[in-house]
Amino acid sequence: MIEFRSVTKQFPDGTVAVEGFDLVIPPRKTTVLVGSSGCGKTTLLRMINRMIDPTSGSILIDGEDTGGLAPVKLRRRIGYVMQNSGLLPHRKVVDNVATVPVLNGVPKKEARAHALELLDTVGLDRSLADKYPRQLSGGQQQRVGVARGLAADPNILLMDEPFGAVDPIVRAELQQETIRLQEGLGKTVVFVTHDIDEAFLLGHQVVILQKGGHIAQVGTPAEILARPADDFVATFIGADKGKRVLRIQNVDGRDVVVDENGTPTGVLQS
Ligand SMILES: Nc1ncnc2c1ncn2[C@@H]1O[C@H](COP(=O)(O)OP(=O)(O)OP(=O)(O)O)[C@@H](O)[C@H]1O
Repeated sequence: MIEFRSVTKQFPDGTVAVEGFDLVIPPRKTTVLVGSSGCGKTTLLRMINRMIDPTSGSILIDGEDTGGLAPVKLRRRIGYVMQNSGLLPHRKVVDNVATVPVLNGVPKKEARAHALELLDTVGLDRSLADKYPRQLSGGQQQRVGVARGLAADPNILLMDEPFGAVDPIVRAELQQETIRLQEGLGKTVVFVTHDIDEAFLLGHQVVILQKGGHIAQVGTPAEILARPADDFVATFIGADKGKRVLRIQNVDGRDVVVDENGTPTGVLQS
């Protein structure tokens, strides 16, 4: 479990990116932080692994205040996947994936063998292992980024707009893969996006943010769709335009989203 307690971040230039933020992120589920550009999503995510330190307040992981932990050590046990994969261009795919375990002291041979297994996990052919990132497509690079994020077998995986730069078809594939991975591996995933459809698809818990990291609404997709907290949320999720799904139907214990014609458009995460 990750807990934000009254967290504020003010940057040296005076910008208050996040103010008085409270949130409990449950373990082994996906929590999505969603909101417009500049509302504080990345700042919130990076405070979890102390790439950014809060100005005040605290962040606890399984009850332990991260403020008292060494940032480098903390970062090595939290996976991080960013937009444009962040791969090291001059290192082969397999070495990109093995970087963190090697830094953690795992012998190189062992780390490389595990990296090959991780390529399988994220649906990449092992023949790509000896290629360089530039020799891969954008979608493949993102998969390598996910494999690298998983390499140290972290309980927590932070994902910052990881699929923002790939085309819609590849993006849909990567989204399904993320759901499959999260379910299979039972990681606590914290995912940042500005895309509400992506948020509803991936999130067990969705947090809709306004400027300053203020929470407009937090809940399951079904709860938010059924009862938007206010006009801001209604507008943000598109409920006011009638373009958003109108009903949620429970079928065999799963919440199925049904469009205005009664056609199922997807299943919500339970
Ligand atoms: N290092 C910094 N110094 C000063 N201000 C910053 C810094 N980093 C972020 N900010 C500001 O803090 C606010 C929140 O930024 P943040 O990157 O967390 O937003 P975001 O929701 O992730 O946005 P985006 O979707 O555009 O990435 C913005 O106003 C941004 O300009």
